[in-house]
Amino acid sequence: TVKTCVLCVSGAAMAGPRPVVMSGPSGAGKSTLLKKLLTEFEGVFGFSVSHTTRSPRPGEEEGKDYHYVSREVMKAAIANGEFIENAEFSGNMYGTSKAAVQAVQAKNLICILDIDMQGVKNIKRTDLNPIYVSIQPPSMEILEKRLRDRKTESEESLQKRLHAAKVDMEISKEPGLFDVVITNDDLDVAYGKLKHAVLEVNIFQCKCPSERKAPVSR
Ligand SMILES: Nc1ncnc2c1ncn2[C@@H]1O[C@H](COP(=O)(O)OP(=O)(O)OP(=O)(O)O)[C@@H](O)[C@H]1O
Ligand SMILES: Nc1nc2c(ncn2[C@@H]2O[C@H](COP(=O)(O)O)[C@@H](O)[C@H]2O)c(=O)[nH]1
Repeated sequence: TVKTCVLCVSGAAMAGPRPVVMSGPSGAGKSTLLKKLLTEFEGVFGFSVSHTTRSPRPGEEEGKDYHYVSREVMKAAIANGEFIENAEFSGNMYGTSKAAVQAVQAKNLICILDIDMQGVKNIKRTDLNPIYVSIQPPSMEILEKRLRDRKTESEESLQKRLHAAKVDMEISKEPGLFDVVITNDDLDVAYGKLKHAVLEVNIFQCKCPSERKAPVSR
């Protein structure tokens, strides 16, 4: 049972709840973990739907997983100032539009972004003020196995992602870059750590008046 503050969940007691940035190597388990969070805390967290120039994978949906656009459309939108951040990753463009974050915040939900390391560095230059969570694999070998078993990448894309993962795993050790670094070995253990990190910042540390801070169970 998780005790949550009604006011924080509504966003009424704070200047605004802190968004959550999740980053880490491709295949580390970011989507798996954030889907669990979005399901358990439906009505609390909302996903920032990024734009990408890569093709949809089987089962992915336009507007839910990504907005799938051409390189031309994406470049024009970036030039038009529509993006908070954007990056090139494994041969494709990715980016967080202002509209994607605003759509989540307009529903009074805590915004979750799933972005790569370049995105993390770029978001740090904005006033978004999120909590930064790095999801790391237990080892390169396990990461490669998970990516291969996912069967979503060509050999070329897989090699690019593994190369980027090595860089990511080194940079994520930089002190102060992330608020929390979670090794995703056992999924339930990793999820417990993620949940604690994001709830602690947004709910347990609530400064709202105590008489209105009635805990509710979810
Ligand atoms: N703790 C875990 N144990 C075993 N398999 C896992 C675990 N976490 C995730 N997986 C599996 O590993 C694969 C990669 O996970 P996922 O797609 O969530 O990674 P990701 O970090 O979101 O990758 P990307 O950045 O490419 O979107 C998936 O097939 C997923 O089911
Ligand atoms: N900088 C950004 N990175 C993003 C964004 N959306 C996703 N990503 C990252 O891209 C890789 C690959 O994703 P995949 O879905 O093709 O496997 C992964 O690390 C994501 O975190 C974004 O808007 N900006």
